[in-house]
Amino acid sequence: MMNYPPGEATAKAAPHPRTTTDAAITARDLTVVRGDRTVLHGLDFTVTAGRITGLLGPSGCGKSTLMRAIVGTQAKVDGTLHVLGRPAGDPTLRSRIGYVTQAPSVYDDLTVRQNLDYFAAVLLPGRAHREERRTAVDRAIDDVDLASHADHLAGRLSGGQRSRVSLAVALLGTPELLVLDEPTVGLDPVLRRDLWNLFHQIAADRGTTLLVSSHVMDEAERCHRLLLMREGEILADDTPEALRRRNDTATVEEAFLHLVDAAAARTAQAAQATQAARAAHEEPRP
Ligand SMILES: Nc1ncnc2c1ncn2[C@@H]1O[C@H](COP(=O)(O)OP(=O)(O)OP(=O)(O)O)[C@@H](O)[C@H]1O
Repeated sequence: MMNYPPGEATAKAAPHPRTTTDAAITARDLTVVRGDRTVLHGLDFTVTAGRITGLLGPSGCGKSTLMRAIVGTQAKVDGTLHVLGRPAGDPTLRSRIGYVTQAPSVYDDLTVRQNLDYFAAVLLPGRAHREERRTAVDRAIDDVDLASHADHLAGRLSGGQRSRVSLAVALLGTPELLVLDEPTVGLDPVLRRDLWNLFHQIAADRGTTLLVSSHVMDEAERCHRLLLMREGEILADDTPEALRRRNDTATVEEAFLHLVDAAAARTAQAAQATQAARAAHEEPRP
């Protein structure tokens, strides 16, 4: 993975067999309750097939919850949520989606290759698939640039390397949709750049749809499209370029702050109007 030319993949659009108007994910009035709180409030959005969509917003805004709803592991989901043409959580989607959570899900007492062999055996069981498994494992290890660590115990790897083992596991089944929850957290700038180049390579070469969450705004510029979130709501669903243009800002981060201020002003205005209406209602008649 580390040999991709920096910058190039981020600059060009991914050629894709499907039209770019295809939706891999469609949400209408999507609401999620966790505990006694509504965490996602009636979201409407689409995620375009074959492209990289960044899910960006501050910590606690609901990114992981939204991803869990999409992969079908979240309870108390209301509204419409379609993923790859099926309702979210449909059993037929299991093999079509790769999901990497924030906590790397690897076995520390197995080597990198043994981890991948294990998950490959679950995906492609039986002797008949032995060669296919070997090829898939080799490719996944290569994709995440861990060939030199293939025989190292996962428990002895750095945080970033363990995250890459998780990503390799998700890549094993050649999923149509990759859902990656903050995959670059804790990585140094070089690894972050290389990982983003890998994401672009995967979208371009395999036509995979990627939904990648982050709270680092500079990563927004690396995405084809963005969903900007705040406090369980989608503030914007657009391309980075359109967001900058529409808000007349130089960066997506400034556009995001502009949208946050506008949303806060609307909320304050609505609260004032409610207060005024209440005061008028309570005013004693002469
Ligand atoms: N098990 C839970 N029960 C109740 N509320 C929860 C639970 N897990 C998360 N929450 C709340 O749901 C909200 C959204 O959390 P979520 O993890 O989706 O945010 P996030 O944007 O992914 O944050 P981060 O970037 O820090 O991972 C937060 O306010 C959080 O406190």
